Amino acid sequence: MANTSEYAVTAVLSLAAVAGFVFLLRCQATKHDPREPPLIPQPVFWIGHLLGLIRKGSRYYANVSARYPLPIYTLKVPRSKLYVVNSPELVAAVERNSKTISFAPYVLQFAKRVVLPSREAEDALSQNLNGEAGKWGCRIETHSAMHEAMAPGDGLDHMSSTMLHSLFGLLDSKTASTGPRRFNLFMWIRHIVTLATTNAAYGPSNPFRDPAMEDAIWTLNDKFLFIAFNVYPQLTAWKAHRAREKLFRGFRDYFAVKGHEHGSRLIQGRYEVNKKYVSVEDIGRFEVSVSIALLVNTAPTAFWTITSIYSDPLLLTSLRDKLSAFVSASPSPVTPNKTVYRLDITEVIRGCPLLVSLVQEVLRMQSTNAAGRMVLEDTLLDGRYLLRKGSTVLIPAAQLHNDGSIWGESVGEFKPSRFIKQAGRHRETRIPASAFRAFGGGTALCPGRFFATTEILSLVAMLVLRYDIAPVGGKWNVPKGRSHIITSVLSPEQDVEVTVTEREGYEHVVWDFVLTESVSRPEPLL
Ligand code: HEM
Repeated sequence: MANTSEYAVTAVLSLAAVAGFVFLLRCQATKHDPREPPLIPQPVFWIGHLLGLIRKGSRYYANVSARYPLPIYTLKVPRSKLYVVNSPELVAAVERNSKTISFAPYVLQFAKRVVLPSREAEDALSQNLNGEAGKWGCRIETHSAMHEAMAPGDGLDHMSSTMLHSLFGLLDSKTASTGPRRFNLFMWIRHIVTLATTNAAYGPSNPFRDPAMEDAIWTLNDKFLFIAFNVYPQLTAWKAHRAREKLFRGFRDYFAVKGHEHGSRLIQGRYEVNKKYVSVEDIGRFEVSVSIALLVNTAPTAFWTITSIYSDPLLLTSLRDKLSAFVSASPSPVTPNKTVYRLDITEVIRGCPLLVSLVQEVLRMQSTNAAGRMVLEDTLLDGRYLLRKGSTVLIPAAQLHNDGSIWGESVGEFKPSRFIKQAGRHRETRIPASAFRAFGGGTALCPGRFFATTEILSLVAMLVLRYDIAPVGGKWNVPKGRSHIITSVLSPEQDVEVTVTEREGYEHVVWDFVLTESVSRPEPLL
């Protein structure tokens, strides 16, 4: 019932938005300069592209690009222009111009609509937003603090080790050798990722230990579209609104008891910057955006990786063989007749390219983000294309990831070994790094990429070595992916019910998973 009314409200709002846009369009038509990227004709008078985008989301770019295979093109939408970039060379050119083609305005928009900062906090965030006046200001300093905390080094080592420890505990308690357990796989993975990630980020006072916080973050994620409209959210998006209020309270209490003092360097670093500029109430509100970033892409990526392995017996066997080579066995010092099997995840990341490549291939196939940049000044891109101030640049990952001229004939196939570096590969056949956009790029490149990948690889290694996972009913029906407004990775359309059983022959094993240091993988192994 609530869903129906929320959908109805959204439909009315969408129509009102379209009608408003049409009106504005009549008032202000923008001329197209011949130096701008080629203009794609509207399929329906005035608002065809807008309707296409509303109906198809990021799949619309694939439809247009199939009909107009251009390196860059323009879609006119009311009052603005979208420049859609499809070639790796032009993607690299966009990222080189980050002073005039910038991601930063989106950070401000996101904050205003989603975390509802006070007027003072909004002003603080707006100041020197793009770093034009130097390396100071709430946004610029927070950006550096996050990249610093999540680059390989002590901060990331500590965060990743806590994550590993939590993963181990969660898997153990859920599947202890009491026979098979049944789970909805995506829900199960989402729960494990939520707790392991937030334990690592927030430390012993992790507010997500309260199951209501876990519910709240995923309700906010699921209903994000309604919140993003930000029109009387108490009425039009009440579920998401209530979830968001719960998250605000949870984080306010966390900072009030100084929980961050025992949290990760990521959270401490952000707090140290934010407290110079905004109130503790606002720090709690800003934290909602970080918890979204921490979770919403890792969970589906882990799901696709795990289903791709377990639904392919040859791949599962091959990974088990490769991972076993990294396991060292020794008699248990505490329990007679038991053997300790030790696996260092650092060694796996450094020495098992198949597993690292597999996660990248999952990201290649399942990425759905269309990284957005705002044109702040007229810019001549690559000395060729004029991009007009006030327009939007979009880089649809799926388009680049599915381009046969970049990835070769096998572009449509899922090839786990695709990203393994091939010695002696000719320079001309090498894939440019800017063609892989799972984590975005340039100054907006995702700071969480090393942590997220380590988490997915750790979860996969633990599962593959310890457990059999089988679909209830015996046959794997890997669901299709569906895009979602906030995630960069497709979510499964349906869940898969599975049984999880401890592998036979490992009853006398005590497992020990460690991570000696964090590794800067995966930069694409291309
Ligand atoms: C598989 C997991 C993840 C994927 C696929 C992913 C993907 C992305 C993408 C596509 C972007 C936009 C980049 C651009 O526009 O060029 C981004 C940005 C960002 N990501 Fe991630 N991400 C993941 C995990 C994480 C984690 C664990 C964190 C932890 C903090 C995180 C924090 C961020 C932040 C803060 C930004 C904005 C960067 C900025 O403001 O410059 N992400 N991510």
